[in-house]
Amino acid sequence: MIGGVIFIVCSLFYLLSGGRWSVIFAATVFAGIYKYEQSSNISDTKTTQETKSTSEVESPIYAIDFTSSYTPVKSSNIPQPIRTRAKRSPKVIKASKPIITNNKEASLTKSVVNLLESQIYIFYTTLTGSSQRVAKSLQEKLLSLEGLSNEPKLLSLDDDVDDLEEYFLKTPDNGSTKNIYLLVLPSYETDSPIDYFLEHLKETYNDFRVDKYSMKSLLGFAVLGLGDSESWKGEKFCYQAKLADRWMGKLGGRRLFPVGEVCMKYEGEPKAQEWIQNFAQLLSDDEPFYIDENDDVDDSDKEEDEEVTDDGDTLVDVEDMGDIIRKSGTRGLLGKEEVKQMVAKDSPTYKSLTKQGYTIVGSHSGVKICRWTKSALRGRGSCYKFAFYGIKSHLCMETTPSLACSNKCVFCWRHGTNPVAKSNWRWEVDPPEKVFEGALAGHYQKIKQMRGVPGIQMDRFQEAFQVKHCALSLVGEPIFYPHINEFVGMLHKQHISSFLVCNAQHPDHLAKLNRVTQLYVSIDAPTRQDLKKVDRPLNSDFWERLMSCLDILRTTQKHQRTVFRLTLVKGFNMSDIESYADMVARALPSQIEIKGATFCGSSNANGNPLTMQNIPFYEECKEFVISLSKELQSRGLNYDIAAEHAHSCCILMADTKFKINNKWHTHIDYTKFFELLESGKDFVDLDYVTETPDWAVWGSEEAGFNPIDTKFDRKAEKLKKKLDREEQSRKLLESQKSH
Ligand SMILES: Cc1cc2nc3c(=O)[nH]c(=O)nc-3n(C[C@H](O)[C@H](O)[C@H](O)COP(=O)(O)O)c2cc1C
Ligand code: SF4
Repeated sequence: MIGGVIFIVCSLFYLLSGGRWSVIFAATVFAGIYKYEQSSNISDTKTTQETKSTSEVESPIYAIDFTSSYTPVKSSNIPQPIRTRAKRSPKVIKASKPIITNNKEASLTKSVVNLLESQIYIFYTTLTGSSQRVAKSLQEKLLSLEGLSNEPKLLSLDDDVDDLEEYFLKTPDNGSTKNIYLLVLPSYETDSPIDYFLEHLKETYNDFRVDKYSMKSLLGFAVLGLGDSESWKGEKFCYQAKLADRWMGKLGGRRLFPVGEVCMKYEGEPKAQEWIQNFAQLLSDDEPFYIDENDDVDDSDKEEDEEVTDDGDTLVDVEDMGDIIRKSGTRGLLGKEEVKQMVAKDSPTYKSLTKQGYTIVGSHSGVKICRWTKSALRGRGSCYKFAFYGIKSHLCMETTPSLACSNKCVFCWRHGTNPVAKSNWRWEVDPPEKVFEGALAGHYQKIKQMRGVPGIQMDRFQEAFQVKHCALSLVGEPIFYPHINEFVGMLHKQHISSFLVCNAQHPDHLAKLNRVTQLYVSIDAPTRQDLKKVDRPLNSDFWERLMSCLDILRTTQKHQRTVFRLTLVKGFNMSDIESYADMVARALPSQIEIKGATFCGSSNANGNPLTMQNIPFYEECKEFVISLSKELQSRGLNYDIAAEHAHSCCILMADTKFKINNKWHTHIDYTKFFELLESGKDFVDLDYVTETPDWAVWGSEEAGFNPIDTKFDRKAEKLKKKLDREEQSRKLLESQKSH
C-alpha cells in the first residue's frame, strides 16, 4: 500500500522535475518511512508515558540536503525567517535545486527540521562575567519559547565540562533527541582558557585516530562572540568566536545561524539580545531555514593542511620549544598559530594573581611569600616542613616556573582563569636566568616589605635575604617548564635546596628530571573515578599518566628522595585505603606526606565546590594514616608513621629504613646534599639524612610544635583549644548516636 503511493508520487515528481531530483526524493521518503517504522517498532515496547511522547512527534519524516556549502557573509542576503505560526505536521519535504552560479559559489539549501525538539546545550567561558550573563539570558529566552521540548542546559566550559572530549569529540547521547550546541565566547588576545578550547577543536580535527567530523551528529550549532571593537579592531575583534565557529564547521557541525560579533564596550548587551532574539525566532519558526554544512571545502583548508605539516612540533622534544618559537616567531591571528604569553601584563589572570599577592616573573612564573615565612620572621613558628625535614620557613622561597597546569583540581581556587594545557608548552618561554633572578628579586622585595610589621625579629629578617630552600609548588606545574633542569641547577649552584612537587601528569618530563633535593608526586585520589572527580584532569589518559609516573619513581628516579603527597578531602578521597596501598607498592616512595585539605573559601564563581564539611578533622587524618600504615605493614611493606605537625593537620610516614638505631631520620643534611651533588658521585636518599627532633616525632607531646616557637604561637594555642572543642563535640555526637 505504502509502496504503491510512493510509486505514484515518484512518477509524478519524475515528470515534473526531469528525473534527477526524483531519485533523491524517493530515497528520502524511503529513509523517512524506514525511520518511522523503526521508531514505531521501538515505541511499541515502551512505557505508556513514552508512548505518549512518541505519539506527540508530529512527523518522522524530515530531510536535510547537505549537498551544498555556503558560508553567509555580511553581504549575503540571508532571508529572515518568516514569522508565521508553526505549521503542524505532517511536514513537507522542501528541497530546492542548487543554483550553480558562474563563480562556482554553492547555493543555499532549504531544509525543514524541528529544532524545538532538540536538546540545546549553551556553553560559555568567561573571565570577567559578561559571557556568563549573556549565556544565562540566552537560556532564559529559550526557556520562554512555546513548544520547546527540553530545557536548555547551561554549561561553563571551565567548571562544568571536565573533559572536553565528552562534548567536543563525542556528543551526549540523548536517544532519538538530537543536540544543538550554542557557544557564548569572549575573545582574549592574552592567554585564556579559550585558547585551550580552540586548541582542543583543532587537535580533534587534526587527529587521524578520531572522527574528523565529530560534530556532524549535532543538529546544529551557533556561536555568539563578545569582544571589544575599539581596542581590538578588524580581524582581532571577536577573533576567538570566529575561530570557534570555523572549527565547529570544519568538524562537520551545521551552522544554524551566523556567528554573532558583539562589541561589549559600545553595543553591549542590547546587541547580544538582538542576536538572541533572532536566533530564538529561528528556533521557533517552522519555516525552512538555511544551513551551511560543509565548511571543510572552504579555501582555508589548504592553510590548515600546511599547518598540519608545520605541527611537527608535537614530535619535537619539549626542550627544543624555545628554538622553535624563536624560529617561527609570532604569526597572524585568524586561523594561524600565535605564540602568546602565558600571563601577559594586561591579562585578567595577571590582575587576579597580583591581587592575591603573587609577583609575576617574566610571563609564566610566579613567586609569593607564604604565611609561614611571615610567621617565622616574627618567631611564631615554621611550617610542617621544619618539623619533618628541618626547613626554616624564613629561609624558604615558594615559586613556580609554570603557572599553567593540566588539571582543574577542586581545591584550586583559580581554575576558572588559570592557564591550562594538556602536555605541550604553547607559550613564549623565558630563559631560566630570567626566571631565577626574577623569582629571587620578587621574593626579597616582599621580605623587605615586612620590615615595618610588628614583631619581626631582626636576626631572622637579615637571614631571610639569603634563601636556603626553594619550594617549587605554589600553583601550576613546575616540570612543565621546558628549562626546569637548568633552573634547578641554578638553585643548587647557590646551595638552595629544591623541593619539587609535580601533579603526576607528565611522565616524560618526570623521567627527564635531574636530581632535586626532594621529589614529590601529588596523589590526590586512589582510583581513576575519584581522581577524575578531584583533579578534573584535562588529559583523558590521566590515570595511565599517573601510573607511568609511579613506575618512574620506582625505576628511573629511584635514586631520588621521593615523597607521595596526599591531600585529604572528606567525601572525595578518604576511603579505599587498599588502593592507596597499591599505589605505594607500585612506586615505593621514600616517604608519604598526608595533609588534611585547608579551607580557602568556597564559591560557585571560582568553581571551588568545597565547603567546611569537606575539611577533615585532625583526628580523622590520624585515623586514615593509622589504617594506611596497617594496610602497608600487612602486605610486608616497611612503612611506619614517623612525624606529625598537628598545627597544619599533617602527618609523615616513611620507609622504616629512615629509622636508624631506633631513631627516625627524616630530616635532611643539606650541607651533605650539596657535597654529594658536587662530588659527581651516585648517591641515594639515605646518604643525606639527619635525626628528626623529638618534638616532631609521631606521638610526642608537642605534636610537631617547635618548643622554641610555640611560646610565641598564639594561633597554635587557639588551634589546640579548637582541637579540644572538636574532640568534645565529636564525643557528644557519638554519645547521642548511641542513645
Ligand atoms: C586582556 C584583554 C584582552 C582582550 N582581547 C580581545 C581581543 O583580542 N578581541 C576582542 O574582540 N576583545 C578582546 N577583549 C575584550 C573582551 O573579549 C570583552 O571585554 C568581553 O566582553 C569579555 O568577556 P567576559 O567578561 O565573559 O570575560 C579583551 C579584553 C581584555 C581584558
Ligand atoms: S615549605 Fe612551603 S609552606 Fe613551608 S615555608 Fe616554604 S613555601 Fe612556606
